[in-house]
Amino acid sequence: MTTAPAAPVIARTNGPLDDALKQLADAVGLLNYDEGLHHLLAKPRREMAVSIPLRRDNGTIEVLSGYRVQHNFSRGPAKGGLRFSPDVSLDEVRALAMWMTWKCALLDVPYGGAKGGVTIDPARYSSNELSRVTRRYTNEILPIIGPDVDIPAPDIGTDEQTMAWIMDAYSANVGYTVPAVVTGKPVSLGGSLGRPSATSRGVVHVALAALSYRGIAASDATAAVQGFGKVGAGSAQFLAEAGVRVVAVSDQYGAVHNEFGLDMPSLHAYVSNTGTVSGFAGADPIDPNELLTLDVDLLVPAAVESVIDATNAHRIQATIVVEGANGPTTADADEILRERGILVVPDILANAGGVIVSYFEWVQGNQAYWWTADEVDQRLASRMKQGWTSVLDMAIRRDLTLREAATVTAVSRVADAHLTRGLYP
Ligand SMILES: NC(=O)c1ccc[n+]([C@@H]2O[C@H](COP(=O)([O-])OP(=O)(O)OC[C@H]3O[C@@H](n4cnc5c(N)ncnc54)[C@H](O)[C@@H]3O)[C@@H](O)[C@H]2O)c1
Ligand SMILES: N[C@@H](CCC(=O)O)C(=O)O
Repeated sequence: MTTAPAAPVIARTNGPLDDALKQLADAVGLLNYDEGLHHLLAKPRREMAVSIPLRRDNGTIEVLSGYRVQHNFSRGPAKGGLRFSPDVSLDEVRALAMWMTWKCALLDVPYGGAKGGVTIDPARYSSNELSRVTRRYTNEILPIIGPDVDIPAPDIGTDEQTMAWIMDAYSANVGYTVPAVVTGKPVSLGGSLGRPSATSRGVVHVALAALSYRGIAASDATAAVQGFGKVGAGSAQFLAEAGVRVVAVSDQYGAVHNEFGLDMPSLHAYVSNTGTVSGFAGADPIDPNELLTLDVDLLVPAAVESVIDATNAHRIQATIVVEGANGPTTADADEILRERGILVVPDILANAGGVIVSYFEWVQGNQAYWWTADEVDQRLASRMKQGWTSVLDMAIRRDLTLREAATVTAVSRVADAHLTRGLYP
């Protein structure tokens, strides 16, 4: 009798999904889980792919592709951002949804994980067009979202305004106003103070903890930040406020460098006037790829996935990499950085500040009292420091990387929830 070869747990692709599946496989190996449980954790629970017809302002019609993937909801409603980017694909959204599941479990936020995306370059569309795209996308995914089902939030290319449009479209459909269907809303619609800066503040809390762990005083440290959007710009600003010398920042259009430290207030003024960091006065333009390999203590990739890969990981000079973005380090690069002794603070810990304050927003919507910005920041700081300490303790105790410790912790919590609830017999 011949034995059929074991089926792969889930088909491998190239790109972020491959990296996410490799991280899960490593955790499953460390946890000694069987193949069935591995399958259960690897497969998204629900996926939706939709077409979004758009009449452009000039009268022409385009049909865009959109997705919502709910990787897991064993610990609570699915939760995760909505991305507008030309690079969005179903596989990318699957990877991002899986990372959301681990992130919420690691920080003990009572949600599962989800992500949405529309394949669109928002810079090429008017605000009216983006409103129509968002409302149509919301109508299409309406059957699978809701305040206790799946709660979108901002991600690349989306913001508070996008969340307001989703809330409006959802509410118009159900016939009453439902603020809790999204987080990251404007404060005027029930958003939380401190949500816009939460991810970057969280990045900086763990970055400062990692510097201290490596015996580097913030006032002696240098940093480079890739990406100058909602996460990157705040990270650069809060690092500078903590005394770190931020010597380089970049966006998709270019990068700037000043070995004596960039002047953050001027940089902000420059960015808000032009929308790009290129050509910032008082700093020299550099090749954006060079930013990743600068001789700095701290590197914060805060843009897109897979920017640190096998081609440049050997040249990274930073002592510490703090992953502001989701999935910026490929699995191959992760191994190279580990061998080279570079401390990588993984995305599911480093950038969890956003979803932590999203949870605060969701909870505050149901109570009469709204926390002040200081109260939000303090609660966030305490959650992030607790997350850092528990991941570091486990990594030391079990001789794991921070990513392995974080993923093992998260995966075991999700598996426990699955098994405690019980499988359908
Ligand atoms: N917004 C949040 O609450 C949040 C929370 C956790 C994680 N994240 C993750 O952080 C990352 C950034 O998200 P964001 O919300 O800041 O998006 P954003 O759209 O506000 O900004 C993205 C920035 O990245 C830049 N960029 C894009 N491609 C680049 C490249 N190849 N090189 C350099 N810069 C590039 C853009 O120019 C822009 O400055 C994403 O991985 C996102 O998933 C976001
Ligand atoms: N998009 C963010 C925020 C998700 C949320 O607040 O739900 C992330 O990747 O964590």
